[in-house]
Amino acid sequence: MSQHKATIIADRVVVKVPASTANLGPGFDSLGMALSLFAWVSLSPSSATRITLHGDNLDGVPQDKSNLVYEVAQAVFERAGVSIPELDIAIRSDIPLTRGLGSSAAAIIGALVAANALVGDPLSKDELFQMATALEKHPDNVGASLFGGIIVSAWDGTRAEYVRFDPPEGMDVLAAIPQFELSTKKARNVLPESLSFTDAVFNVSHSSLLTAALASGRLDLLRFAMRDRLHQPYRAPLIPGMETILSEAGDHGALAAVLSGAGPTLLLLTESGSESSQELEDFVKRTMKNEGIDVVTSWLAPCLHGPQVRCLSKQQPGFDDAPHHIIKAAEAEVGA
Ligand SMILES: Nc1ncnc2c1ncn2[C@@H]1O[C@H](COP(=O)(O)OP(=O)(O)O)[C@@H](O)[C@H]1O
Ligand SMILES: N[C@@H](CCOP(=O)(O)O)C(=O)O
Repeated sequence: MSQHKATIIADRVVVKVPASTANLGPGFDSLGMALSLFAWVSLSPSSATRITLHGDNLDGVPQDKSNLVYEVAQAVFERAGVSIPELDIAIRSDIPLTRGLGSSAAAIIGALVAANALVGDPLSKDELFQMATALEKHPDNVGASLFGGIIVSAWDGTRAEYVRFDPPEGMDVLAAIPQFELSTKKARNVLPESLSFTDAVFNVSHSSLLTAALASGRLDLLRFAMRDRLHQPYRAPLIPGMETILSEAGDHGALAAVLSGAGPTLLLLTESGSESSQELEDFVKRTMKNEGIDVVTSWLAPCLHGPQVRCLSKQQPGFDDAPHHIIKAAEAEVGA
């Protein structure tokens, strides 16, 4: 922890955090990318804890002190040596929960960054990354939400290291989000305890090739390099239509198709402005419909930046607004 004393420096802090997609196929628990889909977390010191949830995605999220955002914020205060036991928390998430788009990682990063900013940023970004990895266990998700762009990470159970780079230009992402929940825990429970040496070599080589292809803009290699034998084959039975979509998306204009995180969302990467984007979307919807699965499709882009932070005093206009409105107003001010 840096040496300056932690003290409350704002009446309210609002943070906007990008979603993430983990694994990118063969890079299990290692490769991640931030996406242009967001969650917002707001924290204010208060006389009694109150948790307000905005939007349609947070049904069932606890509104007492067992809330993830409250718990993570307290972990920051404890480490910083300050006491703020009661918090007014507001959360909005456009990231659907338990769909493989890193909603829990975004909530953890939002809480870490907001709590740290509220007490004058005593913890370094690396300390936040280490805390987030220890909490979420997936440095690829939390790294992408914290740093934006593409993250290559490794965690040995004690320390996580990462390298971040910008995603290749000219890549769009079609997210096919099945309308059922699949918890990460359930999708990890179907994984085998051991793998053959051949499959291990397959994944190491494909993950390395994929990293180099993404770093050097070789979009033509994505379809080959994004193949995986470590988790996708075992998870496919949980997601009707996945096998067909992964094997045939290339014939409908996709550069490549992968399971996003632990699923059930599938990501189809395309060249920006591709003429076959409508055909691809129709193919995904048709395939899922044939399996009796409702799916929502959404065109996203890689997100280049990590959290945006806004510190407010009670006197500022809009102080009581919902968190997404506060950041939207700040973005409008700077013309973002
Ligand atoms: N904004 C939030 N506030 C509190 N808890 C959250 C929030 N977002 C996600 N979570 C928690 O994370 C869980 C989803 O995590 P997980 O199963 O790993 O799926 P995902 O792929 O969406 O990260 C939710 O069921 C909820 O308990
Ligand atoms: N590497 C993890 C990623 C889980 O990501 P999520 O977005 O589904 O929570 C895994 O594949 O289990």
